[in-house]
Amino acid sequence: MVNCAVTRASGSLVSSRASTAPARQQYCGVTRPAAWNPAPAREAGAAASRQLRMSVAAQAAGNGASTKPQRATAEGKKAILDKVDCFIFDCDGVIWRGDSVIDGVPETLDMLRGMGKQLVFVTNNSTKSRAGYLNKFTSLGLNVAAEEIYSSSYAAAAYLESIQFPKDKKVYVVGEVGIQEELDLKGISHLGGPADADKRVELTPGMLLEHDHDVGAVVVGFDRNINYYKIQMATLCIRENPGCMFIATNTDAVTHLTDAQEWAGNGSMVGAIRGSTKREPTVVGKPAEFMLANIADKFGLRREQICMVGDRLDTDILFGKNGGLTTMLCLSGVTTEEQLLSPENSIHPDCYMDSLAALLEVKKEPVAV
Ligand SMILES: O=C(CO)[C@H](O)[C@H](O)COP(=O)(O)O
Repeated sequence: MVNCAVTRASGSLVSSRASTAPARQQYCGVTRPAAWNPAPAREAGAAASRQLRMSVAAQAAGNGASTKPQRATAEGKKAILDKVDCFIFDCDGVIWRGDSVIDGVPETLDMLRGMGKQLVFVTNNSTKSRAGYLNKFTSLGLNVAAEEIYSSSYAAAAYLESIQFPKDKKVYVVGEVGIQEELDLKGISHLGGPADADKRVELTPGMLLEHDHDVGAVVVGFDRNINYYKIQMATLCIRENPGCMFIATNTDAVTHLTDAQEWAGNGSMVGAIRGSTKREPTVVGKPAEFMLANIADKFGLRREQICMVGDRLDTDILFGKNGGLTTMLCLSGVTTEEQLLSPENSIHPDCYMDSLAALLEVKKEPVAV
């Protein structure tokens, strides 16, 4: 049985091999590129974040420093717009809910672009590739460029590339077409995914499911057609293939698949494989650091120039806080004001608003940018 020690780094889970079997050490020991090592940046980022949080919260409140999350005031919003050059937006719950654009979002994005802000759209939903999301943005009438989109499907492929996933190994996908499309773009062989959607297991006496011994990683993303065959296949690969990695695009508990209610998220799919393997996954989506390092590098931004806008405390806001970013919570998604302000919640954004459209208020008065 595979034996990986797990260490938590910057909100992400990174597996480090503690196996006694030398053959298993070939590629399960995750070697992170220097730029990706979050430790020094995290310490500096945390200090900057603390300082920034105090100043922005004080501005947002219009009074002295406060530890309680503050509803953003006009003054607070202006202070953030003055300070920040790049906004990273979560998608589901901030830009759209299901397939409906949230009121006022197009106008707010136009306003921010007009101010010269860099906009980046980050989603933990792995069902689509970046190209798939570009189509979604376009079909919703939102003018977004391909290079402004980061999906957790892309993060999974980029992560495997970053650790030099061996060319002769394959990925077993529990997930949808988004992960497959991104793996294809990186030239990484894969199996599973939609092709296994209709597979059924007949548990007749002596039944044994054969699995592919060349699978070196199992990637688990949101999968509306998850079934027992896929769970068993992922389990066999992780438990029986030496060094096989377990990668999760995200572990979100719930998601807004429809406007009407919250639906079980990828956390439920990851949980099934975690349960059968007793292994912790390497998480590549929010709140892991991987995408943030990539975005900051790509646009040449310092973290204090970036504001993370999200609707979820344990992914979006934690992602921003771990990374030393300014953080803004929108109540247009999964988090209610009551949950945010509850004494049980310890993840506090710098400020919060009903929705992104609340930023339009700054249009009423000229803002120096
Ligand atoms: O994949 C998911 C389902 O588990 C996510 O919960 C969800 O869709 C997250 O999207 P976003 O990061 O845009 O809020």
